[in-house]
Amino acid sequence: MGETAATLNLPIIDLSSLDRISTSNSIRQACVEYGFFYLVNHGVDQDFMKQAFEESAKFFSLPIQDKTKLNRKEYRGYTPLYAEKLDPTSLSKGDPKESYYIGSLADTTSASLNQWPSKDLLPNWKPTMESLFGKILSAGNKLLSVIALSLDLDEDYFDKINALSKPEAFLRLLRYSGELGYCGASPHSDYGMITLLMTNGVPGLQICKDKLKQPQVWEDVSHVEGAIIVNIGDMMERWTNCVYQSTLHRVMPTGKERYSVAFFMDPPSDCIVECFGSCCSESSPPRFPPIRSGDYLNERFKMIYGSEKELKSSIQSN
Ligand SMILES: O=C(O)CCC(=O)C(=O)O
Ligand SMILES: [Fe+2]
Repeated sequence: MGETAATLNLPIIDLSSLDRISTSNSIRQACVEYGFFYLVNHGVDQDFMKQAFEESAKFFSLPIQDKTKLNRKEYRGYTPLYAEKLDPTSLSKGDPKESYYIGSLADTTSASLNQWPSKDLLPNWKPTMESLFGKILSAGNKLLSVIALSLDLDEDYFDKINALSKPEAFLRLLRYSGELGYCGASPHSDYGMITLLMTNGVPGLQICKDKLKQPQVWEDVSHVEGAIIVNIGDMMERWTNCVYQSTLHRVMPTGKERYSVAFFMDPPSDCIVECFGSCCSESSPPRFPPIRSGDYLNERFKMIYGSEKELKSSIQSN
């Protein structure tokens, strides 16, 4: 646990660059080599990010009974300390973090499933989080068009499959207790298409570039003020026939409380994830059969959370 890790210099991608070909080449290189990169000039300004972290801290500082009233249902709401274990093989009692999920606002059915703290307790919370959702989504949408280019697809590819107008996006607020001895988030790769991550600057995030190499080598992802950290998820790895890698990562404790916001972007659940034509050939045939995006994600979620019934009993026993 206490071993020192080297710090990585991940590529920095400028989303405002007008040279989209060179940007898409850099993205390709970053996704092949690391599965992770920094995104700058993404349109989420730093003052607003700070405000969102302040609102997030206000929620997590509420008395536990106010928070558990909003316990996660339909993948939305509050998950208490230790209730989640990202690495099901770990012997720990669960990851020392709390989180709060907000689901897509893109359609009324999905938006109506969201839970919100009462206005009396936190008057600015809902508007701040809705605005944060919209801003990160629009950065993610712009990024996906350059990712499409980087894969030799039409730049509106993800738009055409409705990934942009009807994304299965989730915003997840996180607070790590920082307690020493346990991983804040145990080693995992994200399940979906892409993840956009912001942190409050407290270190802890590490990646393992080669998941098959033993012993594993972990490297620190340092904080770059104002940048969003982007990583490739397993579904994108599958879509690209492993040309892009979904990289193993974890959050190590530093003894300090740490906040982050993760934004998971997935295609609509009825989208068929089938190897991109540009990622296979006769000598490199598709490694995975086609699968519905929703089926794939449900399976992955079940492995982490079990059923809602199991979640309830784990909350009661904490
Ligand atoms: O908080 C972080 O820095 C990483 C969070 C993460 O990896 C996740 O929620 O999937
Ligand atoms: Fe993750």
